[in-house]
Amino acid sequence: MLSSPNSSPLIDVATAREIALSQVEALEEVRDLALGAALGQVCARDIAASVAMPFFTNSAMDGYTLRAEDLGEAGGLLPIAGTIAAGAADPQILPRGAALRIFTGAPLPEGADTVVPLEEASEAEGALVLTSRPERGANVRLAGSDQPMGACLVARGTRIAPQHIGLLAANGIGRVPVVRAPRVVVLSSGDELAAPGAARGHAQIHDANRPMLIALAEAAGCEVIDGGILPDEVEPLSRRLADLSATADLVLSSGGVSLGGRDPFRPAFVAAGGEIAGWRVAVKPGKPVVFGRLGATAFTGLPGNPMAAFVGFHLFALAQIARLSGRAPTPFAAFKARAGFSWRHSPGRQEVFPVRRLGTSATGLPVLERLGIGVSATLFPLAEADGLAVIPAMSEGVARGDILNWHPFCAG
Ligand SMILES: Nc1nc2c(c(=O)[nH]1)N[C@H]1C(S)=C(S)[C@@H](COP(=O)(O)OP(=O)(O)OC[C@H]3O[C@@H](n4cnc5c(N)ncnc54)[C@H](O)[C@@H]3O)O[C@H]1N2
Ligand code: MOO
Repeated sequence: MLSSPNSSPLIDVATAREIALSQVEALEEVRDLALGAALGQVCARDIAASVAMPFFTNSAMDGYTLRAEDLGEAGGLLPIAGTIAAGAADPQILPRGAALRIFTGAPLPEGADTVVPLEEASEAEGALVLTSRPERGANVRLAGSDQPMGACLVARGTRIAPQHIGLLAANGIGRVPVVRAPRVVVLSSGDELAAPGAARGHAQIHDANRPMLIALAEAAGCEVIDGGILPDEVEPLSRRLADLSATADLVLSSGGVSLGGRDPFRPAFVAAGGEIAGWRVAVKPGKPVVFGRLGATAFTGLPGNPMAAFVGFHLFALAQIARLSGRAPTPFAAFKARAGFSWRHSPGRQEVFPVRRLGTSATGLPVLERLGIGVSATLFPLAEADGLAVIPAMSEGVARGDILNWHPFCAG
């Protein structure tokens, strides 16, 4: 731990993540959802294939199907005995010494073992003319060759993505057991805050954090309840926090967690009966973040500076949401990249900053441009970023070409 004057020591980021995680437990409630509603939800049980795939042996190409051994006998010319389309109702039989026209996905007729694509064949006087001799078994998708019966299609704890929906649909599965989505309340605290377009006078600003945190929590698969804007006063805030503990798994607030006399989050939380488990982390931005629990509800008080709220969400709230929904929390900034910039850094706090990928280094690593100048009160540079990068707490700086830990937004 590092010490800081006039306040408690700073908690290192790894310990703070552990504290954040220890405020939540995996939800046990399971919901049975229609496949189309399951996107982004977390699979509650391993889903096993009740069939092998493909269901039946079929053609991988539009072309002609034949028996490879017939080619030798017929000297490469086979009479065409008919056509099989995808979805053909009745099973067909390939007559000896003949070929059938076949379309991609159509069932191979009994006796056939090979498909020749259209590009490698032509028809002359009702017979098939081949430009080369096909390999036996070419362009045939054998029953069961993609996926064995009993295979795990989607494992418990997987966040359901479009490809899982496709695979489950292909297997004829129309409903999925999912962990109930974590219920997250998002609220803002601050007398200066106003709804979009409503900021008046010289000292009001628009509430940016609440819409942003709501969007982040929804993108992470949560059911989000908008907790509104609360004044910077201990008593109403305390009453509201106490009420919320009965309705949510996690309360995410922003603002009012720092040191000033009008930073009411901690006193309000304690007055509501909450227990503070950790406050102030060695990270920039995001230092005054506070973790606690009130009844069965976890409370994560993010700082008011919007960039600090955004970083705090990625470092701590995302991990809490993952644990609530029964997933292993993904490590933050687990990817390597090279700095396309140089920067002096004051040792003390791990620094997280917006970056944009410029290209690829000679060794194949992404090269990152740093955006902004480390001001946590603005989201302007972040909106151009495609990820966040990290400088370790005790680093004295970064030179062009140094390796950095990187968190592309596509990683979650
Ligand atoms: N004496 C000290 N002052 C401050 C310290 C410190 O250690 N000692 N820490 C600074 C750091 S670092 C941060 S981060 C901020 C965080 O403070 P709070 O969480 O108490 O946040 P507020 O004071 O309420 O607001 C800070 C800043 O952010 C704006 N804000 C707040 N909520 C929103 C919102 N929903 N949307 C947009 N902007 C918001 C607010 O207007 C302030 O400008 O404290 C430093 N001070
Ligand atoms: O931690 Mo504060 O977030 O530097 O601005």
